[in-house]
Amino acid sequence: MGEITAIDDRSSSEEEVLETTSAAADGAVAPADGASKPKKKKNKKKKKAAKSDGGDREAEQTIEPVQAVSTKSNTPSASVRNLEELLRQLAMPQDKPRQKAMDEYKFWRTQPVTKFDEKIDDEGSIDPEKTPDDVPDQPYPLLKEFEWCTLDLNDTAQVEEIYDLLYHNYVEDADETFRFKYSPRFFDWALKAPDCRPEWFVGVRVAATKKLVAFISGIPMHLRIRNTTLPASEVNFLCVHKKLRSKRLAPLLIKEITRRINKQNIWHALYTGGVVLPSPVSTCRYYHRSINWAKLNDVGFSPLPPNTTRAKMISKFKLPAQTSLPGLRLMERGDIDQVFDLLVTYLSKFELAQVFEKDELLHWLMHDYGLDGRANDAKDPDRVIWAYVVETPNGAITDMVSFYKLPSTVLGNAKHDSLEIAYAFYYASSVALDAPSRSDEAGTAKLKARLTELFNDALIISRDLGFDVFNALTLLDNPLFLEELKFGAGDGYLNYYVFNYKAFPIAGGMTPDRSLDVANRSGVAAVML
Ligand SMILES: CCCCCCCCCCCCCC(=O)SCCNC(=O)CCNC(=O)[C@H](O)C(C)(C)COP(=O)(O)OP(=O)(O)OC[C@H]1O[C@@H](n2cnc3c(N)ncnc32)[C@H](O)[C@@H]1OP(=O)(O)O
Repeated sequence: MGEITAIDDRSSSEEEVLETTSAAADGAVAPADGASKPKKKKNKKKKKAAKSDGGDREAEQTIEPVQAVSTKSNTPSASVRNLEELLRQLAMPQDKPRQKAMDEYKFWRTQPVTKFDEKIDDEGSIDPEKTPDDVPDQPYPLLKEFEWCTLDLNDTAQVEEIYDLLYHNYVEDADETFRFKYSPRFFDWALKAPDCRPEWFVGVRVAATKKLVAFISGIPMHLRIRNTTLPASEVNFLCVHKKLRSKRLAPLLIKEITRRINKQNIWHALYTGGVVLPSPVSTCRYYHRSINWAKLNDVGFSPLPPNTTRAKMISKFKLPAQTSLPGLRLMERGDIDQVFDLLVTYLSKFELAQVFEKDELLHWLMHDYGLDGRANDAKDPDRVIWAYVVETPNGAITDMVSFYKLPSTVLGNAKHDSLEIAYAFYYASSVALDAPSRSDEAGTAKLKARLTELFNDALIISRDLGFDVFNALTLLDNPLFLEELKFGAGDGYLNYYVFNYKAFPIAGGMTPDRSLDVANRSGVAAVML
C-alpha cells in the first residue's frame, strides 16, 4: 500500500466503529477472538474501544514503534533536522509504544508467518506442502446478513463501488486532513495486471442491500527472495467499512483470499503495511520531495520552519527550467525489449524483487498508453503511470525511470481540495551494471551521480505535469540520491511481509536509528502500490 506524505495508516473514527450497524454487533461478522487496534491511538479513544469490546482489548496496542515521533513532512533545514533528530532520540525511550506480544495477535499467531524474535536458520516455506485439493471448496461462512462477492473489474459500476468504498474508508492520515484519491482508472492499472484472476477481487456485501462493505485484492506475481523464485500473489487494498471495524472481518477476508489463492496452487504472498504484524522481512521509510512548497504549506503538509521565510522555502525547492539528460524521452511501447533487459539485469542485484514477464512489465510501465484509443500522451489528465527512457543517438536505451500518480484529497482546506502526488516506481540504469558488486566504490559513485541526474529530471518532469510532491521509499538504490535531491524524511514506514515464507531480514535502506543508510542501501526491489 502507498502512503501520502506524513500520513500513517491509522484508521479513523473509532467513535463510528462503536455505533455499529445492527447486524454487526461485536463479533457478529466473524468469530470474536479479540480485536486489533490501529496505531496512533489517542488515549480517550482507546478507553472507549476497550469498553465497547467488553474490556477484552486492554492489552491491545498496534501502535507502530517506528511512528512514535511525528516529523510531519520534509525536514527543511539542517537545524530543524537536528532538532527533530534530538526530539526523536529524547522521545524514543519513554514514548516507544508497546508492541503487541506475539500471543496477542489472535489471528496472525495462527498463520504461517514468522514470529517476532523467531530464530531463522534457513529460508523456506513455513507450511508443509499442500495441494489445491487440500483446500476447502466453499468460502468461509459469514453471518447471514453478509455475503461474499467477486468484483468484476470489467464492469465500470463495480469498479466505482470499489472506488467508493476505498474513497470513504481507506487510509487517512492521523489528523484526517488527507485521504487517498484512488480513481477507477488507477484500479484499472493496479488490479487488471496480465493474467489477473477474477476471483481474487474479493468483496463482502450487506445481503439485504448489496452494499459493498469490505474488499481485498490479489494479483499474481513472481517473487524472488535471494535465489528462490516463488509463484505468489501481491495482496493489497484490504479495506473494511468504518462502521464495521474491529469486528474481525479483516481476518476473514484474509482467510478467504488465501483460500482462493491456494485453490490456484499458489502458497505465498507479498504484502505491505504501515502496521507492525508478525513479522516484517524489511522496513522502508517514506521520503518526500516538495515540488510546490507554497501549496504544501497552505494545506498543512509542510510547516514553515522557524528562522526562515516562505520565499526562502519556495526558492529552496525550485528546480531547473529544463531536464538535463540528453536523449530523455517518454517511453514508447516499442522500447519494451530494451527496457525489459535493462530492468531485469538491474533488479537481479537485489534480494527481494518482483520477477517480471515482458507483458507484465509493459503493463506496469505503459498501461494502455500507446494502444488504440489511448494516445501515449504524457499530459493525458487521466494518466496514472509515466515511464521515461534515456536513449543514445544510436538507439540504445541506457536508463529508465518511472513514477505513478496517486492524488490525495485535502479535507477542510479553503484554498485547495487536492494534492497531486507522484510516487517513484521502477527504474534502472546501465551505468554500473558491470561493477563487480553493489558495494564497489567506483560503481557506486557512478550510479549515485547518474541516479541523481535521472531523478532530478523526473522531478522537473513531475513539476511540469503539475505534481505538488514526489514521494519515494528507501528501497532500491534510492538512498543514493534522496538527500542530494532535497527529499525529506517522512514519518511513514512501510513494512514488507511474505506470507508462508521465512527469510533472513533484508535491508530497507535505513540505519538502526532510522536515518538513511547510504552505505548499504536496500535489498528491496519490489515496489508496491
Ligand atoms: C498464499 C496467499 C496468502 C494471501 C494472504 C496474505 C496476507 C495478506 C494480509 C493482508 C495485507 C493487506 C495489505 C493492505 O491492504 S495494507 C492496507 C490496509 N488497509 C487500511 O489500512 C485501510 C483502513 N483500515 C481498514 O480498512 C481496517 O482497519 C483493516 C481492514 C486494515 C483492519 O480491519 P479492522 O480494523 O476492522 O480489524 P479486524 O477486527 O477486522 O481485524 C483485526 C485483525 O486484523 C489485523 N490487521 C489490522 N490491519 C491489518 C493489515 N493492514 N494487514 C493485515 N492484518 C491487519 C490485526 O492485527 C488483527 O489481527 P490480530 O492482531 O488479532 O492477529
